[in-house]
Amino acid sequence: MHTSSSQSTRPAALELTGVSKSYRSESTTVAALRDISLAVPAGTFTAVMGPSGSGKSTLLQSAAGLDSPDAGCVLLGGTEISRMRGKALTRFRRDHVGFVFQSYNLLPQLTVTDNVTLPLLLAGRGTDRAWLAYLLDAVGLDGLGGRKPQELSGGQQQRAAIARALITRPDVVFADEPTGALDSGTARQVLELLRHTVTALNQTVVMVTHDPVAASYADTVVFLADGRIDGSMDGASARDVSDRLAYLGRN
Ligand SMILES: Nc1ncnc2c1ncn2[C@@H]1O[C@H](COP(=O)(O)OP(=O)(O)OP(=O)(O)O)[C@@H](O)[C@H]1O
Repeated sequence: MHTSSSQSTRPAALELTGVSKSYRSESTTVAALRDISLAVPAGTFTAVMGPSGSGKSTLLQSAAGLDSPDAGCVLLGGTEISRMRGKALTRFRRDHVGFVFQSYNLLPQLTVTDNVTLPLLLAGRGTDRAWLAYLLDAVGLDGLGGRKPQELSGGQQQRAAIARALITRPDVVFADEPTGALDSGTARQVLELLRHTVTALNQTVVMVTHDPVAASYADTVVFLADGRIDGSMDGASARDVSDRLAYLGRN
């Protein structure tokens, strides 16, 4: 992720320009994002880190078209989504965005295969059987497509959720604390899988995390403090990230 797309030779899969978002109630206004500009090159893995309340979830929601910014522009796969609303936005998200959540969000009554192909069904698209088989194999669930989610371990459920996020070949996969519910060994497998989707499949991944070890799997770590970008690091180790977090917002 860069603060200007011109810094990258790859096209930006995601570009935010001057994005601001506030939450207003009768008595207060909270500025969750303040004039955020950044570009995520296609085929890269970006982690977003920052203290609680720094705006990570709001950034993810605005970038993924789950929420509308008050000001600024969001381009996803070259399409401006910040002005899209309603059905057009829902349709765009289905075709162009993949999501991975901490809680997997698999439907318990559906098999792994049916969960993974659900985004295609919702989008009215047919299933590319070869791509489905490739993905199930790539996420280590070959032969388990007929199981229900409760018949899988937490790590296997998260890997099914990653296959579901990839099935539509989205422009960007957004992952919100994808390893938050997993033990460290299982978390490592899931992070290696996300890394693999970037390196081998040229997928673009943007991940919000509190965990410096998780962030160290990313190409770039972007730091947020008080709704603003407070620098970024490329190729950072978990130690680098921890050290940087300790000084966040003090510059
Ligand atoms: N729906 C909302 N209504 C009012 N304020 C909100 C709402 N959602 C977020 N906020 C506020 O906006 C700011 C940014 O919140 P956000 O959830 O984006 O932070 P975060 O970095 O993801 O935090 P955490 O790490 O705790 O999940 C915080 O001050 C938060 O209290």
